[in-house]
Amino acid sequence: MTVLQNDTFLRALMRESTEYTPVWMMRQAGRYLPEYRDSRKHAGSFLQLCKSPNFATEVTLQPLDRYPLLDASILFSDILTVPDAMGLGLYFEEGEGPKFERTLREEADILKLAVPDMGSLQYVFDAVSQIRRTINGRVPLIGFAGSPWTLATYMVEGKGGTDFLTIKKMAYTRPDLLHRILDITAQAVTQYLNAQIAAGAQAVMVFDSWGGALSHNAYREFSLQYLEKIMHGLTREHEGRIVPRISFTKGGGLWLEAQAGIGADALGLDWAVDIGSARARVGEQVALQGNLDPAILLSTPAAIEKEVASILASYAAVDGKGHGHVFNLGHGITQWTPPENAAAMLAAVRAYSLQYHVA
Ligand SMILES: Cc1c2[nH]c(c1CCC(=O)O)Cc1[nH]c(c(CCC(=O)O)c1C)Cc1[nH]c(c(CCC(=O)O)c1C)Cc1[nH]c(c(C)c1CCC(=O)O)C2
Repeated sequence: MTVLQNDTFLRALMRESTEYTPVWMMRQAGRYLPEYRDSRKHAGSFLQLCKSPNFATEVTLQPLDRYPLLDASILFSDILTVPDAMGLGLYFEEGEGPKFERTLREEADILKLAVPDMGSLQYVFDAVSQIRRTINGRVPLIGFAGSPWTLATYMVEGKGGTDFLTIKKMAYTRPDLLHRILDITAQAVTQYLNAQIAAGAQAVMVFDSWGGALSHNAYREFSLQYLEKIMHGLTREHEGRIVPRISFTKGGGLWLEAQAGIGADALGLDWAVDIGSARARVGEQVALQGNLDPAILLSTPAAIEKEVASILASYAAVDGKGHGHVFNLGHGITQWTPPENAAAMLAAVRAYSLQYHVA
């Protein structure tokens, strides 16, 4: 294996000291980049980009080639590859987001649900290996999966953008059925992430994008418990190095103390929490990743700089130190982001963070 030239991101996730605050952007390969739109046109569709290791590699590398200040790359894929492999039939309708041909609501269907053969996801593992070879040690590669709760919302509701009433009704009337879905999905996600690690993913992130829709008690029962099972089932070391784990519950800022104890090395933060208070609450247990509102990237370089400086200062407020912080957006970059504004954000993170990393 080639030597990793920039391990700033991996060190920050383990709360080790770094020379500056590392940064990457959720959904950094995507529609805001003209080169991505071009590749998607050639591939035919988003799913064909995901299912072809050549295209997935090409697209994963695009933000790295455009922005030399990025400290990590993330596999180009989707969280919904797992329910697709479980036979639900994933498809996308132009402008409408993901949908499934079949939903998982009837007891008989839920009893038939099984952990998919990882061979049906081989295209993902092939993409991971090919991306690692092509990146050639420039920055680490992040592998990822959806949380069982977040995947279940799509499997039960059949699409995104709902109020989660169908799955919540199931949670409150037939918790046994929902637990069965979550349990099988947690096993699938654990195997899926471990196969990504075996193929070369150097850190892994679990996206619990809809955990924040749950009540205080329901979050623990239907999401956090399964995140914890996954964290404990992951391969700890590969290629002689720890593989850090990031858990991100969007909307989970009220529950950081509970999340800090599940075995993750780092927690993702959306933009609703003050990162300095979040740091005080989790203490030495975990690193933090976030928390710029992606909408700020629709504004001006001056406004972006001000907000970046304020997040970095808030993180360092207690002791003047920035270690244990990975700068990121609080959710995915929007397709309307001018690419030069993303560049302004990355430059501001580097410029303003140096002061918090003097020995
Ligand atoms: C909930 C979720 C999904 N997918 C994902 C999540 C969790 C993160 C989050 O909360 O945003 C995860 C995801 N999806 C994608 C990535 C790529 C890696 C990256 O660059 O960060 C990652 C990490 C590509 C994508 N996934 C999708 C796109 C847009 C596809 C296109 O039209 O080209 C990309 C680049 C499609 C997708 N896939 C999903 C949705 C809701 C959508 C539609 C979103 C939209 O239209 O903006 C499901």
